[in-house]
Amino acid sequence: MSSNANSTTTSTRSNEPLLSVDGLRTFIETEREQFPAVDGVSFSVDRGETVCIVGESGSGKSVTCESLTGIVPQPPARITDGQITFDGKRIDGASERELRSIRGDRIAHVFQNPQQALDPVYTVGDQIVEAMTIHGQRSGTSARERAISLLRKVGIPRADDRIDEYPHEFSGGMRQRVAIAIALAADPDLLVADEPTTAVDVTVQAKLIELLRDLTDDDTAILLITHDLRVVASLADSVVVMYGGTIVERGPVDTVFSTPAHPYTQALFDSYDGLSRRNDRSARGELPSDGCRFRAECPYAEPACEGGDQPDFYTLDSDADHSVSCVHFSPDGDPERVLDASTEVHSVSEVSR
Ligand SMILES: Nc1ncnc2c1ncn2[C@@H]1O[C@H](COP(=O)(O)OP(=O)(O)OP(=O)(O)O)[C@@H](O)[C@H]1O
Ligand code: NI
Repeated sequence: MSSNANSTTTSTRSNEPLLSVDGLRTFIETEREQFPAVDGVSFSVDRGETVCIVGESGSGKSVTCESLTGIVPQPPARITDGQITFDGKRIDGASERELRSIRGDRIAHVFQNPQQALDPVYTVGDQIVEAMTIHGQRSGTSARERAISLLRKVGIPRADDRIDEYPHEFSGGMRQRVAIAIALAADPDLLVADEPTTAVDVTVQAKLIELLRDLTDDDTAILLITHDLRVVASLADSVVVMYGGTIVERGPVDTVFSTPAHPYTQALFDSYDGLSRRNDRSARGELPSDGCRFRAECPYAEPACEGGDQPDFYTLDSDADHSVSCVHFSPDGDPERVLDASTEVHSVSEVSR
């Protein structure tokens, strides 16, 4: 974890994305219901890139991220389709043993609740050293020194004392910092963080975001689930917008914020407090299960939005990396109809402060 690393050097290693996900489908099967919580999701994360996933509750963000390294509980989940390529190697269908070695070593997870990553009976130092040594890194005094420097890096004051304390001796925000330090201990290529700031109060949230922002200057790529569009604006390079188990729009943060194209993204940005926290509906079969999942709420819905797979992705003229799954953006569609109606223009700086 060289803090002064020049992040441009890694990109020369390979032009391939670090992670690419193609057609991921994960069913949830319980006694009561069976539905694809993730229904054909494709996106990629470049080396050192920060990608944020946004979308209302139940849209499949967590199941997507937990399917990558198989930590989604199976059952009730069942991953049925999709190619997941990490650092040039297919990892879908990998054995539990292979996945375990990828987790924490190459792809580390940080959860909403830091308790999930912490063991109450070991000191935080032991846990950080354990995370380093499992992955064949140093041992002995150099490991302890590195653990202290990791605690410093995540902003724990008096790290050389606190390294010998137990998780319960830390406040909620500090515990999440420790969890992040453990995740970073193996020097992962990708940090997957599922709403890591939600369980702490607002001032602590701001500090954790600052921490993540420092980390995004590093070579570590970050895949971050958040409900907070200000966090997206301040951290993300790219945004993935999910609705009803599908991705409806994805692209560089600037163009998605300045020209939200999918009617759902527009609605999300226009009243994001209300909409993004809306109750989980996908499990209750309230959304269409074919075509465009948003059509029942979409002011521009037409018969072409129904049936079959979700609409194809079309790129926007202004930015070839910005694509939207909406029939109105097809060559025969009339995208102006949708874009003109987006009266408010969202600039990244406007939302971020
Ligand atoms: N273990 C489980 N058992 C039953 N249903 C589940 C389970 N995990 C996820 N689901 C369902 O799968 C769907 C997608 O859930 P997921 O947790 O991925 O949503 P999310 O976008 O992360 O939502 P939130 O923003 O609330 O975290 C939801 O309908 C959810 O109820
Ligand atoms: Ni979630």
